[in-house]
Amino acid sequence: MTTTPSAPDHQAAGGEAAEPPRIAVGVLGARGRMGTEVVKAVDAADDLELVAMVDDGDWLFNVADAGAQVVVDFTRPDVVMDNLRFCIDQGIHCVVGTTGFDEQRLATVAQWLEPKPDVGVVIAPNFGIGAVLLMRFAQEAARFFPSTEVVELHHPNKVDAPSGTAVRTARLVAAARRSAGLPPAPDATTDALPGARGADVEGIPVHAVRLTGLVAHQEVLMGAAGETLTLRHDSFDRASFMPGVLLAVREIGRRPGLTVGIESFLGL
Ligand SMILES: NC(=O)C1=CN([C@@H]2O[C@H](COP(=O)(O)OP(=O)(O)OC[C@H]3O[C@@H](n4cnc5c(N)ncnc54)[C@H](OP(=O)(O)O)[C@@H]3O)[C@@H](O)[C@H]2O)C=CC1
Ligand SMILES: O=C(O)C1=N[C@H](C(=O)O)C[C@H](O)C1
Repeated sequence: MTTTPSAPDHQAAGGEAAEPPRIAVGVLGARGRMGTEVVKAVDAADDLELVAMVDDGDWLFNVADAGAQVVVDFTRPDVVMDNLRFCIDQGIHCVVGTTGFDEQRLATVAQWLEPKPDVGVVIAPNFGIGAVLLMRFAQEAARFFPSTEVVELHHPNKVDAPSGTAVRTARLVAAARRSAGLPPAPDATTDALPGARGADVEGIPVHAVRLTGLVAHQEVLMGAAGETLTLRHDSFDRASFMPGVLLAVREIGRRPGLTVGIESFLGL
């Protein structure tokens, strides 16, 4: 793989304006479902240069040796923290789509960033623009409905449940309900098989479906007297995540510190 991007050169010989230097990008989890798509998207972008592809068993140092300025991580919840620690120590900006980040993990990453004030890390449970908007709409609508439940539906190869997106959606909805002073949602269930009412995320039931043929889908169901509101988002193809990933790759060098979600990159 090629190495460090060329040094800035604003004026080429002969007075013609030179192209701005390309951002050197390394991909972690490069042979996975998302990593494969990211590699294609970075390769196709004129302003980005793919300098390293690392997967399970490869040497993580490759990204530093190759001069990566930004690393994109779509690996696994059990390895992503080690990857982040290494990249932050190396002064490499990180765009992270891997799931599994709770408050404790986020606090740890923020702590690692303290001695590296120029380094940016964005951790986004979902890079799909539609999914980000669904989360925002759910947050806005939550205070008007006594009941809210989340249903996420994914391909059967997904290792974590519920999805990172569903957990974040539920937390945002729960926070909006708390701010509005809503009581717990009505639910008379006293007798249930384990799991029948889903996972409890801050009082919001979250149900996970795994089905051959699906990619990534989510519904937020809200109910009030005599009406329901259903918000639904579907990622039919992993290409749906790429505009958000590329936006984050281009932005993260200007966003030192820890950012959660790409909402602020989208002006939301
Ligand atoms: N934020 C978002 O928008 C999205 C997030 N995701 C999340 O991204 C993550 C990856 O999803 P997906 O691509 O479907 O999963 P895959 O299992 O297809 O890809 C993960 C890849 O990472 C590899 N890997 C494992 N350990 C390491 C390591 N230490 N260093 C480098 N690579 C490693 C895996 O290898 P091996 O198979 O050998 O373990 C695999 O090739 C999940 O957490 C998923 O939830 C997914 C889609 C969108
Ligand atoms: O594993 C997946 O596929 C996805 N993971 C993310 C999540 O857990 O929210 C994002 C999207 O749902 C696809």
